[in-house]
Amino acid sequence: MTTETTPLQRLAELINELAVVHGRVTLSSGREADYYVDMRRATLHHEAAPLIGHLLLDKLEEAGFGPGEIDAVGGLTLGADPVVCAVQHAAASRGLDLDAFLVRKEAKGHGMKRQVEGPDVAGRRVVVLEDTSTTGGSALTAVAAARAAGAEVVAVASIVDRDTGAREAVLGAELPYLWVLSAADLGLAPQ
Ligand SMILES: O=P(O)(O)OC[C@H]1O[C@H](OP(=O)(O)OP(=O)(O)O)[C@H](O)[C@@H]1O
Ligand SMILES: O=C(O)c1cc(=O)[nH]c(=O)[nH]1
Repeated sequence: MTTETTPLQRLAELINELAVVHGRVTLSSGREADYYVDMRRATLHHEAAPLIGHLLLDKLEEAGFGPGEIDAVGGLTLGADPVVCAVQHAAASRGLDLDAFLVRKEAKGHGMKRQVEGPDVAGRRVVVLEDTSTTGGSALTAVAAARAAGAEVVAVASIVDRDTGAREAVLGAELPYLWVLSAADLGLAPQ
């Protein structure tokens, strides 16, 4: 009997093959770790990107945050950019309407001077997405910017959760936190 690889198993394989880099590294938060999950190598990969879009969309739908319940997904540039687009395109492939927004690290100094780019999020229900979460600080920066732009943020979701405080930080901000794969799912110790 052959057992078929599930999309989730395939995504875990691809992230391990493409994105997990072992070695001492400084993280965004200034912490140090013995591995890095260089998610851009997966989120911009031809096979991994659509899997990410569909698996995150499934995760949102299961938790009651699917395109019927929310208006848009967005996140902090750069890591979240391809994730947001993958989920939007996965929704579109299912005939579902879902807008997207990208949060600049700082408001642009010219033009419209916006920090949150895309169709207006004011008064709309949105989910903040991440590629990887360590402390959750980047996700919460995006939450604050989306709120400042008038959005109602209803949840945060990440592809890979390193199990190092992001869950607690997001739950502490009184938002549901979802993730597709944990460090343990990738055979990694939390750090
Ligand atoms: O949970 P945190 O402690 O915030 O760490 C996770 C963040 O770190 C990485 O982004 P980075 O800050 O390296 O910037 P980039 O997205 O511009 O590459 C990653 O894409 C997440 O956004
Ligand atoms: O904390 C981070 O900066 C971080 C960790 C990680 O594994 N991958 C990543 O892109 N950022």
